[in-house]
Amino acid sequence: MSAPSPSLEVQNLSVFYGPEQVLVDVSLDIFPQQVTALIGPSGCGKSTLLRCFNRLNDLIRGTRVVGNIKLFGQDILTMPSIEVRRRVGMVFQRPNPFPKSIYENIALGLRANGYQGDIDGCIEQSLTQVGLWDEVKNKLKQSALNLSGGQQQRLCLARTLALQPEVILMDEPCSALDPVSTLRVEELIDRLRQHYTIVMVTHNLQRAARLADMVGFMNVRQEGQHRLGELVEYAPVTQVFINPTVDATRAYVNTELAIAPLGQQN
Ligand SMILES: Nc1ncnc2c1ncn2[C@@H]1O[C@H](COP(=O)(O)OP(=O)(O)OP(=O)(O)O)[C@@H](O)[C@H]1O
Repeated sequence: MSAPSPSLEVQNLSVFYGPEQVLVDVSLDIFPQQVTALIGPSGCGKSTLLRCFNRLNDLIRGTRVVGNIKLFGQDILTMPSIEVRRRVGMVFQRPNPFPKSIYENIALGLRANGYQGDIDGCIEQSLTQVGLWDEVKNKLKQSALNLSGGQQQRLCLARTLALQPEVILMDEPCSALDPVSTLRVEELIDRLRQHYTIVMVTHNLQRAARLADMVGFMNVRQEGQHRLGELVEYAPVTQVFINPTVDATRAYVNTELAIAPLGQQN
């Protein structure tokens, strides 16, 4: 059986904030129906890399991205950014619903993208997908800000799913949530993998071990005054956690797990 085509092909990607280079020569292929987790110490460029996948770095003045990123074979660096952001959705660390009704949180994005179908039906479907429909169906006109943090995060995911993305990016999606909400969002991610490509940044190695198919370990290389982020090892989850091929990966994983052993992280 031939391997599936990658959803995202990243080749020789470097990122600069003004004169400072923060990512060096990152290459990796990310596959559909998989969760890919990016791990590594603070400041190694995980969020920067994630933001390249939906061109959010374009919004940061002075950012320069060099290299190639293809989304199902199409160059995303030359695609209209609105198309990239519809096809590659993103969920952030802190739930960020609009200060509007639950209904409008989803309807706004649909209208902005010229959706011509049944908006009510689409809202019901996406809220059902995230397990929120029964909880909110009688208060769709109420402010999304009245929902709990975990409900807000699922609403943000529903808002993303309503646009039928091909790839979903998640930057620490559970770190601001309580343990019960975390479990619900993790179960949701596990289910969503069947239909989407999911790329997730996490500091929580247990979360990566529970959810990821592939893991990318990123690290910082100090060169004089400069701190350069690089992708050190990219491999199936069991290899990264049990038998990494690079010493730096082993050192990071062992240190993190010594601080918070598997089974004791939330
Ligand atoms: N908007 C920005 N302008 C300038 N430098 C930035 C900007 N955003 C990030 N950086 C720098 O780029 C480097 C990588 O940051 P990034 O947030 O991508 O790392 P990270 O691995 O996601 O970190 P963390 O795990 O702490 O969230 C850091 O040195 C950071 O200070």
